[in-house]
Order: sequence, then C-alpha cells, then structure tokens
Amino acid sequence: MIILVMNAGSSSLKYQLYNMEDESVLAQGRVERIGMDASILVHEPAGKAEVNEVSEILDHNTAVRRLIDMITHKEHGVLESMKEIHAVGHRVVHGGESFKQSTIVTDDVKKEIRRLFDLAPLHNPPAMMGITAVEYNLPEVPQVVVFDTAFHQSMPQETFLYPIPMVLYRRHKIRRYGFHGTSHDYVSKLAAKTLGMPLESLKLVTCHIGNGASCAAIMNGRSFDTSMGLTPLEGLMMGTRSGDLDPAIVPFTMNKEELTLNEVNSMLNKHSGLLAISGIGSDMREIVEAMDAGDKQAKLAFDMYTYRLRKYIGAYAAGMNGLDAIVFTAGVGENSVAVRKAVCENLSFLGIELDDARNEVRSKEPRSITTDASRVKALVVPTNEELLIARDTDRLVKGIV
Ligand SMILES: Nc1ncnc2c1ncn2[C@@H]1O[C@H](COP(=O)(O)OP(=O)(O)O)[C@@H](O)[C@H]1O
Ligand SMILES: CC(=O)OP(=O)(O)O
Ligand SMILES: [Mg+2]
Repeated sequence: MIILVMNAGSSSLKYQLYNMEDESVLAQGRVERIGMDASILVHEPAGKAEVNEVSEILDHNTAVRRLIDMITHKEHGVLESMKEIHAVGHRVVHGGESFKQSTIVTDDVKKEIRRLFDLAPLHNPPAMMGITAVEYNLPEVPQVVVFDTAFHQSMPQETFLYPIPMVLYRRHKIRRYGFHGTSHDYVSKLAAKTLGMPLESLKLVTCHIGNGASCAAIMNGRSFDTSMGLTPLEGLMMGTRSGDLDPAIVPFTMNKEELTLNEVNSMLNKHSGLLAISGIGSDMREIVEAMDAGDKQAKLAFDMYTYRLRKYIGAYAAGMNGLDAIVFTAGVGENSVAVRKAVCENLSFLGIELDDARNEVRSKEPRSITTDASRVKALVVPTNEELLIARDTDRLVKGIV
C-alpha cells in the first residue's frame, strides 16, 4: 500500500510518501509561499538528488499538481504513475467535538470540517484546500483525515471546561480541545515501550516543544489534560505565541494602543513568545547561541520559556497525583540539550535526576536522559506525526476499525 501524507498550512504544504509494506519513506518534501511570488518547492526522493525549485504556485490545487508531477517525474520521481497511490491521509488541526478518531473523507465529513472553520480559521481552511485539491487531481483515491484534537477527546469535563458561563459551551462549544494529539499519542506509546512498562500503568507528561508547543498529562494511556485550549494559543510560551496570560491584557491593550481584534490576535500569535522577549528571533538555536554569548534579553527569554514549562510539569504531576516520566519531543525537545537541562535540573524535588552525559547524546532513537537511580525518568522520544497519519490511513482504507 502506497500512502501520501499531507500537512497543509495557510501558505505551505508538506508531504511524505510511504510504502506501508515496511513503513519506508519513498519521498518527502514541501511547497512554501503558496500564493506569493517566488514559491519554493523542495522534493527529496529516497536515494536520489534533492530538487529545489522556485516558481509561481498560485494555490493549493497547483501545489498538489506540482507534487504529483515530482513524485512521478522521469528523473526525480519514485512512482511510475499516480495510480500507484492507494490513499491520501491529511493532518487536520481542529476536529472539534465531532471527531474522536480519524475517519474516511465523505461529504458529511467535509461539511463538518467546514463548520469548524470558525474555531481554527488559520488551520482548517488550508487542510480543506488540500482535500479538495486531491479530489480534483486524484479523483479515485480514498482520503482519510487525522485530527490534532482527537486524542484529547478523552479529557474529563473538569479539565476541558473553562470557568465561564456554561451557555458559552452550549451555544458555541467554547472549551479546551488541545492540539498536537497525534504527537502526544505517538510518543506516549513509544515512551512506555522504552521504559518497558504497560502504558496503562503510567503517569506521563509529554512535552511537544517545536514552533508550536504543548504539554499533555497522560494517565491510563489517555489524555487527561493539555496546555493548548480552544485554539493553539494557550499554554506554554512558544516561538512567536504568548501562551498563558491574564485575559484582561487583551481589552486593556486594545484600549491603550487602539488595536483592532485582528491586530491584537496577530500580536499574541505572531509577535510574542521568544521573539518578543529576546528581540532576536523565534528559533531556540538562536536564543541559546545569543544567551551563551552574554545577551541578557536572550537569557531572559530562555529562563521564562523553561520556567513556564516546569510550571506545567509540576501542575500536571499534581493533577495526576503522581508522575513516572516526562517526555521531550519535537524540534526543541529532541534537540536542545540546554532546554532539557534547565527543565530537569530544577525538578529535582520531583525525583528527576539528570544524567548530563546521556542528555548530550545525539540520536534519532528514543532514550532516557536520567540516571538509572532517578525515581522519575526523563526521556527524549522523536515524534513522527506523519507515520501515525499513514498508519491510520492504511488501517481505515483496509476497513480495519
Ligand atoms: N538543535 C536545536 N537546538 C534548539 N532548538 C532547535 C534545534 N533544532 C531545531 N530546533 C527548534 O525546533 C523548532 C522547530 O520545531 P518543529 O517541531 O520542527 O516545528 P514545527 O513542526 O511546528 O514547524 C525551531 O523553531 C527551533 O527553535
Ligand atoms: C496546532 C499547532 O500549534 O501546530 P503547529 O505546532 O504545527 O503550529
Ligand atoms: Mg509541528
């Protein structure tokens, strides 16, 4: 079974092509700057030279056509014809309360994803454009949608409701949904395997820290709480997103700075976080480099970032009344020795004993970074959201529920 996995953003489209016989990646790539001048297409076929092209790609439909051209290209391609693609799996960020698991795309499913545009105006419309573009270019191929929110649908009311009038939940479904669910699901299962313990017996805090960042409290193999909320803005401090703040800051700032709703939204999503405090950038590599060179604002940004992460780990340990392991994943979690050190060293009261040499090991394998004697373990588990999407697509298309 050959499966194409797509992750569509507002101006980008990332893809991976899997051979599910051995779960190998035949090709991967991305189209960036869709609808802008000088769109970029990067295509990496396994065992062949990488392609980098700059051209005009006006919409997601053209992007899908271009990536199909690449996959079946005489020189850079990995398939003879697009007929070899059995199914396409899509990442859809918001599934609201309607989708508790992945599902095959039907007219009703599309209608429901459209209805959820309101709750995720930046994320769901491009995913829908990806689905429509595949329908147009590969009309015979079944499609599956995998939701960031689905894994967190197991949260109880006490953790998913906000203490605001209940009528807002009933009328508008204002509640915590949580995101990065495929990643929290994937790494919690792999963490249990790495620890050699049944997942159902473990209390875990998984930290998906990349561009977007969220923590999840995992109990009995299910999501019990998570730091992102109605939208992916709540919770941890991120590259350009503020995370938690006093909600009164919103009307106060709008008033003082004469900002519109759109402007304040953009301030909190695109001009806050590491970028705002450091004044340097949103990339943790740049922050650590500047901090090591003595930059005070970079150090402040780093300290705020790691402090806020520790607060969540402590809160979730209390929320679950226990903790067996914390799990670091995504760009920062998998790569930043400094972030992991700052978090773990200041959680010694919880029973976390960092092993510096283990923390400095660079590897793509799941591994422990605490000492053998450490009462609570810390693990690094590389995430793979695309593989989980491919597996769900494979299972659903084969009719296995
Ligand atoms: N070696 C590294 N050290 C510290 N941070 C890193 C390193 N490599 C990547 N990152 C961080 O990972 C982030 C990207 O994470 P990723 O999970 O790929 O994000 P996304 O999928 O949301 O684009 C970058 O912004 C960067 O800050
Ligand atoms: C939901 C979300 O924040 O996704 P990303 O980390 O890809 O921005
Ligand atoms: Mg990501």
